[in-house]
Amino acid sequence: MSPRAQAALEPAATDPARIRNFCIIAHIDHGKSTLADRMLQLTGIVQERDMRAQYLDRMDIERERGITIKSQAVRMPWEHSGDTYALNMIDTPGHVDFTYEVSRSLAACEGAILLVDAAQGIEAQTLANLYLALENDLEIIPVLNKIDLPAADPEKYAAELANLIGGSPDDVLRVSGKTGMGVDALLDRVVERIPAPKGDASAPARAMIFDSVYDAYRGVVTYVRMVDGKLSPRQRIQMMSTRATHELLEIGVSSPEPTPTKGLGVGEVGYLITGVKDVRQSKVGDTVTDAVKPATEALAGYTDPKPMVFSGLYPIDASDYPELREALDKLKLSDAALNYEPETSVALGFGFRCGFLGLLHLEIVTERLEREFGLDIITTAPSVVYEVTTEDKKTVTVTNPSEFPSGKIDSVREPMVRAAILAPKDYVGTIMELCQSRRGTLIGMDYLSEDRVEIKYVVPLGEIVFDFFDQLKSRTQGYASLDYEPAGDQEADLVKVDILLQGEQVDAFSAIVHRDKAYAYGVLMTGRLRELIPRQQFEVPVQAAIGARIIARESIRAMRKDVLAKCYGGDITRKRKLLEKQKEGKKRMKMVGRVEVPQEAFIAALSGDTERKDKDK
Ligand SMILES: Nc1nc2c(ncn2[C@@H]2O[C@H](COP(=O)(O)OP(=O)(O)OP(=O)(O)O)[C@@H](O)[C@H]2O)c(=O)[nH]1
Repeated sequence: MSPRAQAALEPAATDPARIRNFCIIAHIDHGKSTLADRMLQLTGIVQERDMRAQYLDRMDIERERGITIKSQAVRMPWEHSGDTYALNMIDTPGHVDFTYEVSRSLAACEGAILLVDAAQGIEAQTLANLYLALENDLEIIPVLNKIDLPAADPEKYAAELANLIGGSPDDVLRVSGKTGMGVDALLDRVVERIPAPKGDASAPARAMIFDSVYDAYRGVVTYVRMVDGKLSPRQRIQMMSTRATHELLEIGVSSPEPTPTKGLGVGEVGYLITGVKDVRQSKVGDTVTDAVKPATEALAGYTDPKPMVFSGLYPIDASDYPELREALDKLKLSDAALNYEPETSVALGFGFRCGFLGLLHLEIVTERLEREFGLDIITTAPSVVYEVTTEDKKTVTVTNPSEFPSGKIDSVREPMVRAAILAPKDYVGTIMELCQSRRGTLIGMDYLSEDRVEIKYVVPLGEIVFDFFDQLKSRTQGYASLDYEPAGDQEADLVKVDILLQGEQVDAFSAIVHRDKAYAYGVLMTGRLRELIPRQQFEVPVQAAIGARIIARESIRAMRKDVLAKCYGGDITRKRKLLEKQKEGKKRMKMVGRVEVPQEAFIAALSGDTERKDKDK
């Protein structure tokens, strides 16, 4: 890196006019991370030999799945017309569940690169992210990516893009994140088009926290965008929402490795370390100010993301419960959308009721708990938030089927979403069929170009959270894309189906479903449990019920499991050993009334794993 470029990276000395803050927004897989990699190389902050694919995707899960989950901010020098600029790029995730990450990043930028795959065109999240960027008044730079692909059709999609955001198709830049073609022109365009940040250098410091992560060695690392004033090492800072003060142990920029600096000035993006270990002290959306000369007014924060899907998380080994709590505390810091509170279940013991933004979010959280914290956990069937009004006009919010009121129900309201599905027009029939079967109501259809349609439906969220996306992908050979946003709630004929073992309710298996689907759920679950629960010394009925009415029934036949049968002779020590072993096994048993069930059976039934027929073990 040239000394001049190096100098441009030294913050606090940088004139805001020489700073550009931008993000890249795109539909999933349209190539943001690859483009970011090229920028890191082209600006010289990552050397060829250190380069690895998806440089900014730090989490193992991100690399394996090839998706970005967390936003990342990085500072790069760029020479343009004889001046050196500091470009702060924020890489954002594209999946629908992570929209809240995108919107936070957007608030830290003045402009956005709208990246579209030149072989695929505009997709559902292209639109969703574009609307978010426009709401934040960002300058949009439209770019077609992957023009090296033989299937790329830049002419067609440039027209589609120009049609969407206005302007001429010739204004749409063409790049390849893979070969690096056009990336320099794009960085020039960033300098020319995106406005420099504005702020008052002499005002008391104000910085917006847009992300914070827990680092095992350094404690909490807080990412901020400076709006006014300046922050320096050793300064005492104050969190405006809690008035808590801390000393700044380190301040710096990611370039892309953390690099300590002498401070951060107006418009800059960087990180702060205060040595704080408690994850809740550094809240995303809060304003950081100078403790000695505090600002009077906090910056407009973010609205807290609202969880849409709830599920119970239980440690498979009950003694892991404290570790699970600690792990959730740590994840919460880097994932503001995660919510949890303790809950207990007859079948599964002590655990947590957690709220997620969607199913992918749930999957990622459980996977991180397993990998990063080495915990084995089981999740109960996901549920959405229902408003249940009883006959005496009391309304209860239900996020867990076991909270469903038992008396007479007047009405149940369920959350709805406005879903936008983009697909080639040949698939319209099959998509409509799917939406209809999920109780959807068609609200409109738009042709984006001759062969691509945007189909809009209002669908219950509860119908989307299960396997809607998988179904949509398989019906359309992967061509359809989906985005959805909350659309209020609506009354529906919903019932709670309970699963009973010898007349005793097993809480983890209760579900709230539409009356038309209750029977199918009952048959499925009773069938699974019959397969998985070992025979007892008496017959055990497995029933599905709506209130007192039984809708499905199976039974587990009686069998006396005689562990001593194998001991023909009279060897007493051997008999004792076998009895000991049986006692060991019983410790892991859960009692539901008189029925002994190995926890594994519950776990297998919840995960749909009916293969395990370990009945006679
Ligand atoms: N041929 C070609 N392939 C590309 C180009 N850019 C990205 N790809 C490929 O497209 C796929 C997706 O790229 P990513 O950079 O991971 O996409 P992303 O938008 O960051 O994805 P998310 O982080 O999940 O939102 C990868 O397999 C890349 O190798 C390009 O310019 N040309």
